[in-house]
Amino acid sequence: MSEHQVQRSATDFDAVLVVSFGGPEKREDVLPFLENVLRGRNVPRERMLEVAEHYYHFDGVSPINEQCRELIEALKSEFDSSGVTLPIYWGNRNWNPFLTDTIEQMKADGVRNALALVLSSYSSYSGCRQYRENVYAACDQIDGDAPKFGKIRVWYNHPLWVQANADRVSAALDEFEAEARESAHLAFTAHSIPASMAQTSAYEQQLRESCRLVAEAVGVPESRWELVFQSRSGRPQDPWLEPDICDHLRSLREKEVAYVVISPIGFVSDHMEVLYDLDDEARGVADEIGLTMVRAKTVGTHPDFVKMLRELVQERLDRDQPQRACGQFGPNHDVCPVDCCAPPPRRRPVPAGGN
Ligand SMILES: CC1=C(CCC(=O)O)c2cc3nc(cc4[nH]c(cc5[nH]c(cc1n2)c(C)c5CCC(=O)O)c(CCC(=O)O)c4C)C(CCC(=O)O)=C3C
Ligand SMILES: [Fe+2]
Repeated sequence: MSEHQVQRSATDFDAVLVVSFGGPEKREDVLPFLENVLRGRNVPRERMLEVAEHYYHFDGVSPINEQCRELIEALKSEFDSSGVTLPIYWGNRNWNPFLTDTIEQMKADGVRNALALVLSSYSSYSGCRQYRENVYAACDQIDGDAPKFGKIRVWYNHPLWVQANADRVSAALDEFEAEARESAHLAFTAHSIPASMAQTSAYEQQLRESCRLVAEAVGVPESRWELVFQSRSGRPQDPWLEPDICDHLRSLREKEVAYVVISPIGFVSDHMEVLYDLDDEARGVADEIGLTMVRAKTVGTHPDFVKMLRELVQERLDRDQPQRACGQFGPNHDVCPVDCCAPPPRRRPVPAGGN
């Protein structure tokens, strides 16, 4: 039997750990939060100070933590009404509640074998491996035996993910008159990542598949949707995934497109990257060039999304539960292979003659 099958049949999980990015909830926390995010990363300080302004614009409060609390409440009710009895914990990579504190608490409560539910729908170093590293780093700090962790698979092609997003996009398209709706373009956005990071994961391929499935579900033909990127960070000389949403809006306008729906399919809630980079920046560009733009909501606590998360937990508790997936790729792995979402190679200047 392969390792994969062995892990697939494990059903003795005793808790769920929701794992998220985290965000500041007051002004004084903005810079320490950003320092956590960017520690050891190749991102210039000017970029950090610029992003700090995005947070100050909202008085230093990122909505992401509140959105996590709401999702966890919804998931608890969903568990209750479907007989799932596992307790739900919550820990973040970059801000309170930190993974280290939560895992400490889990250990104190006697948790031995938990399922990490990472709130990231696609595979990439940032969205998969880095979270696994964070969980294991937190476990390393525990005295004695830390709980063990499995990870919920990425759900980019789960029928309920597609349905929940299709529902959000339909609601956005419905804001247009019938005629506008027929000619409107649909721009899906995801967080840009360095091209070197994109090469070590299926990020782009999975995103494209999600977009294709959602577009199909809402009846937008291939000629009228595109996958584009937002929130580029890093150094200007390093290649990141493109095109950027703002450049894309300009090129749509050049092609005489008048209506666009932006669907941030790369994210699960309307957090800071959505509120600032789309509702402020991209909207500014759309207004300036005379493009009518509606921003579709992210799934948030959409009932189909919550139901999907419950199904993804159940399929790990009971090996007879089907693993649902639609489109061309099938369900993603439950257990990441060793090279899954490898960190991008670090390119540092080396002295002549060195290696
Ligand atoms: C793939 C991906 C996701 C989706 C998967 C997932 O959800 O994890 C994501 C989500 C998020 N990204 C977020 C915020 C930030 N991301 C940054 C920087 C970066 N993101 C990256 C990638 C991703 N990011 C990368 C490659 C960097 C460069 C630095 C590095 O190599 O790590 C920076 C630093 C400043 C900047 O340069 O923009 C901030 C503040 C927030 C929270 C918003 C809030 O507070 O409400 C969320 C949910
Ligand atoms: Fe990010």
